[in-house]
Amino acid sequence: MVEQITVLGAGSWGTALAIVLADNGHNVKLWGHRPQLINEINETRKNEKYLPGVVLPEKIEGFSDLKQSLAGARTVVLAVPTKAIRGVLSDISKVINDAIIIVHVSKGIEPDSLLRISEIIEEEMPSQLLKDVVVLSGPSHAEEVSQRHITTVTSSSKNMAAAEYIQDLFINQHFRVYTNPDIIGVEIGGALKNIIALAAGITDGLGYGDNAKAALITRGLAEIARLGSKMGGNPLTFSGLTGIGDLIVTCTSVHSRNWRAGNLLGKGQKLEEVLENMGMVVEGVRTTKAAYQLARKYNVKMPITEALYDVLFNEKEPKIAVDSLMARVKTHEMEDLVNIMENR
Ligand SMILES: NC(=O)C1=CN([C@@H]2O[C@H](COP(=O)(O)OP(=O)(O)OC[C@H]3O[C@@H](n4cnc5c(N)ncnc54)[C@H](O)[C@@H]3O)[C@@H](O)[C@H]2O)C=CC1
Ligand SMILES: O=C(CO)COP(=O)(O)O
Repeated sequence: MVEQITVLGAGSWGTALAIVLADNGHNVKLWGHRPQLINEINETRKNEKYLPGVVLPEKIEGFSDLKQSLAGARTVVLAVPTKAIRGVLSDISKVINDAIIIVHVSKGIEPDSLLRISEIIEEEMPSQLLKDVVVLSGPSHAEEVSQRHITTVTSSSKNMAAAEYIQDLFINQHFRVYTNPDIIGVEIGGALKNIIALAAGITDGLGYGDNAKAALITRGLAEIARLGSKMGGNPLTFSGLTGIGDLIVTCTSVHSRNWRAGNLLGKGQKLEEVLENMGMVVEGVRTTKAAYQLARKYNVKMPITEALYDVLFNEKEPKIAVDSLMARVKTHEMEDLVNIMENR
């Protein structure tokens, strides 16, 4: 069935997902807060800053007026950086009258509140305006999705009927969507992989090789699974698309902004300089702060996260941070994870 869907956020990911939905025959209203970008989208059928060279299907219509973009919407895809989510939700609730399904596609955790994005949505939206919350996550760089390269993601919700509804809206021959009821594991895996991608960028920037990257991916997965399981996620989710799948793509792809930011840090640039030059969101920086706080709250060992926290926020030299990781007390590979799984 053809639906009318509103996508909020005209950056790389919102635009790429708008293309998937338009390819599936849906009418897509794409909202962005910068009128100049929206004019460019409507007039040239392009979004050159975020997806250079990609031609947007006619079924995508750009809006810079939030109320107009949401008129008649039943399903709303929220594709703005984690930092912007509360503000956008507050604006949505002022201009809609009927309950909507919110599909969020952002990968982060809020520092201090330590809330996952679905929890922020439930907190911020009046309950009579919120039908369901679904998260769509997985190994999926916008640059490849917008060129219709094969991609797989996971749709998750407390309400499996809603997750399946979103699966049906997005799935096509090159964009395959699975479902998973474990929203905690899906959100934690998607957010925390950015921390490990920053670290992988740093070791690449320092000139370490593939062994170091494989170590970061697997030991990174161990700490994500330790924390995620303690927070109530299913340990199996971390071996799925939103866990190891997204870790692999983000730690190894040149498209990853987190990997690229880490790479520049490893090469000696300062954090402020890196973020200024990036021009796109690097979610892993704020998520490192949140994960560092979560590790303390849940009493979970997260040595890579802690080492990265020192590099980002305590001006520790990346090389010294790597050296101190390697000099840690010797340990059993599966120790903590086995305990956590046995205590579930
Ligand atoms: N780019 C990708 O390949 C993927 C990104 N994501 C996630 O999607 C989320 C959005 O990322 P991208 O689109 O990649 O970022 P981006 O940096 O490409 O675009 C972000 C967009 O949000 C807009 N924005 C910033 N602050 C805003 C505010 N206060 N109100 C409204 N709009 C605002 C920016 O103007 C920009 O258009 C992030 O959480 C990211 O982790 C998830 C999967 C893939
Ligand atoms: O989440 C992503 C791919 O799955 C995008 O990662 P980056 O934000 O590092 O580009």
